[in-house]
Amino acid sequence: MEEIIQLKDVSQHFKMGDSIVRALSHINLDIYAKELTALVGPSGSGKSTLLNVVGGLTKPTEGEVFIYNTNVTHYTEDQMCFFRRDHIGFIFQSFNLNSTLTALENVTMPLIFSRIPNKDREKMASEALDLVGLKDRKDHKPGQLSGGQQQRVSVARAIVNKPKIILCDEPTGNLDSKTGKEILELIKEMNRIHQITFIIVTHDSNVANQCQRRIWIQDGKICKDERN
Ligand SMILES: Nc1ncnc2c1ncn2[C@@H]1O[C@H](COP(=O)(O)OP(=O)(O)OP(=O)(O)O)[C@@H](O)[C@H]1O
Repeated sequence: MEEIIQLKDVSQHFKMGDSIVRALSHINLDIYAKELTALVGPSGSGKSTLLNVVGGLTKPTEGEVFIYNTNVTHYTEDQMCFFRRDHIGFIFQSFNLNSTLTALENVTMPLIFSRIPNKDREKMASEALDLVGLKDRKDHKPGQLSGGQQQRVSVARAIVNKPKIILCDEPTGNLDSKTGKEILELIKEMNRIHQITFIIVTHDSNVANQCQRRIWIQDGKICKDERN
């Protein structure tokens, strides 16, 4: 199995006034390409912090992060932005869509940042929306879509640049169980057909159990690592 992400002795501390919150402590972790990996654990255990460190949204206090064997730990913010743009997609619990833009325009946003020529953007965004089953909703704004449809738009936005890694923070957390299952099926399809590596932070044991690998975090440490 090919390691696509490696964390070497990663710790993350936050200073809060006079005290220090040790969100992650000495994490060593390899994430394998094309796998669905779930990060599970109690609230406050460090799951989102770990995801943010992998995505370069938070710089670790100690340790190193390798993605595609590239040490990205000391990348500047700009370098990390470009790296993320080309390699990493994100899906959030609260969708994080721009409410003033249509579904198509939301999905087009990463392509503008990637300097994809104007003439190609709409076609690519439109194809991504087709893939997530929103052929008929391209001109709708987020407020005119159901929660599940909004999350489909964020899946389309995450895949439109064809990244090989997608990081999901509670992707089904704001959805009822039926819609959550549909979004999970979509994620599994993207994993299977497009060979995308997913890391999914989840509280939902149904989501975790359908991932090939489950990593339990407690008090900022990995306490169990299990695969099917
Ligand atoms: N920016 C920050 N500043 C200070 N403390 C932080 C910051 N981000 C996270 N923490 C703290 O780090 C710890 C881990 O937080 P994190 O959000 O990673 O947990 P989590 O497992 O994702 O929790 P949840 O399941 O509730 O989302 C918590 O104690 C949290 O309060």
